[in-house]
Amino acid sequence: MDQLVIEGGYPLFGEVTISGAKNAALPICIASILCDGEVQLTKIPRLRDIATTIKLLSLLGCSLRQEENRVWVRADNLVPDAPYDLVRTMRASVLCLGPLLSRLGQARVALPGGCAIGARPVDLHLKALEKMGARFELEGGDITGYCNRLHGARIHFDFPTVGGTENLLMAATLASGETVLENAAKEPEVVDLAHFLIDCGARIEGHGTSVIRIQGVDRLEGCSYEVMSDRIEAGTYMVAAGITGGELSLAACPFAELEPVVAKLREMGMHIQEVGDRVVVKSNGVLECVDVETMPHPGFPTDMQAQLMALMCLAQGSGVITENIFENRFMHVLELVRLGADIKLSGKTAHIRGVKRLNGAPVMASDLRASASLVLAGLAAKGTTTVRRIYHLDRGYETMDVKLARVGAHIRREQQP
Ligand SMILES: CC(=O)N[C@H]1[C@@H](OP(=O)(O)OP(=O)(O)OC[C@H]2O[C@@H](n3ccc(=O)[nH]c3=O)[C@H](O)[C@@H]2O)O[C@H](CO)[C@@H](O)[C@@H]1O
Ligand SMILES: C=C(OP(=O)(O)O)C(=O)O
Repeated sequence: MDQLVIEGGYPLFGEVTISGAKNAALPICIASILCDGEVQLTKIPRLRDIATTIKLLSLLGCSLRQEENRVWVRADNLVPDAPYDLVRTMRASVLCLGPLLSRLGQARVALPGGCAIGARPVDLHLKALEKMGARFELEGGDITGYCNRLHGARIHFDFPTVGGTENLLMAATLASGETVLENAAKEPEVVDLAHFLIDCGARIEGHGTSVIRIQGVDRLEGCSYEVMSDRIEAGTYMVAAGITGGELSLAACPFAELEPVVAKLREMGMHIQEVGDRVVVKSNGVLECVDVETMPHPGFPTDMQAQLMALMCLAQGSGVITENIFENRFMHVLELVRLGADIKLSGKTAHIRGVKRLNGAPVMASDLRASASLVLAGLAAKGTTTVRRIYHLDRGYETMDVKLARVGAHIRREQQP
């Protein structure tokens, strides 16, 4: 197991190229199951979750080839089983449920179980697929689903679930008739998935709004598709510039999709500007705390909550962060406190009072974005911070240590003793 050792206090300067989005690449890779013929995907980030997805697709009978950031998928000999050993390491595996049902009329996918940030049930996915004609049983920890051809339905989500919307969007492309998804998720990654499916021949309207209409077609063809850039990775590097008082130029930055994040960072006092095809982000080191609530898109993303908290730990004044999406997404708080942060937790709110400095310490990563927030805090802390259990970080950030070192961070990866 690896750990990161960071010597803090060095402002970051230079250019960072943003990778393809994990949360778009995962559903798009899985959506290849729906296609006849070959799918060619580019800008696929090299991450642990992508390696898991490739393993999953290959267990499901796909033939795959991967070269650097390209993946070719052919769903020639599909089988309906997604085993627990894989699903437990990556919750997004549950996204193969809709496509398998749609393509094969059956699916057996292990129930993912909870994770560090919350219980994360999939009841809304199942309820919606039932409306399209699927029947489910839970047996030995596996969800077993059956259907004849899925049929169109009007589905109203109780909550705009990202994964639920993606699962249903995929399932509906090959169903008979029209499916309407109401209170659908509007996240840019859902839109990217819809664009991919449309390129494969799907008939979809309204993606990016809360009502998505899908007219089922008989087959989808393979296509070539480039995955969108990762808005959460870009937001994380924006915070890296801010917390170290440096200046970063972000290439391939999905600026339009970052509006809620950019708005908060500007409110804190950061300078963020589009310059040609780059986004230049800087801070003179004096920032103010703000109040933030996480919300479904276009609200402030929960996946940036931990990173923003790290930034607020060193800003002036005090602010409140309210986490509305996941019931347990504050695992980073006690670790930030180990570095000297002043944070009081009360239910779903964290009260942060900025401190003059953080001091390096050994800390433990508990989930993906918590890990990122600890790395960010370590970049600004005085002395040495060791972030343990960074396999969480490797699940979702492409070579973060290498990218940071290139712009002046004193960071090294070593084996955890
Ligand atoms: C791979 C991927 O894209 N992951 C993202 C996706 O996760 P994910 O798709 O799991 O997130 P959802 O939008 O589905 O979940 C949001 C909330 O709804 C609840 N819920 C969800 C489904 C359901 O059937 N029942 C239910 O109660 C969840 O427990 C959670 O509290 O969107 C989240 C919210 O933007 C992000 O933080 C994750 O990074
Ligand atoms: C929570 C996240 O991912 P996942 O849904 O894959 O756990 C994330 O990307 O921050």
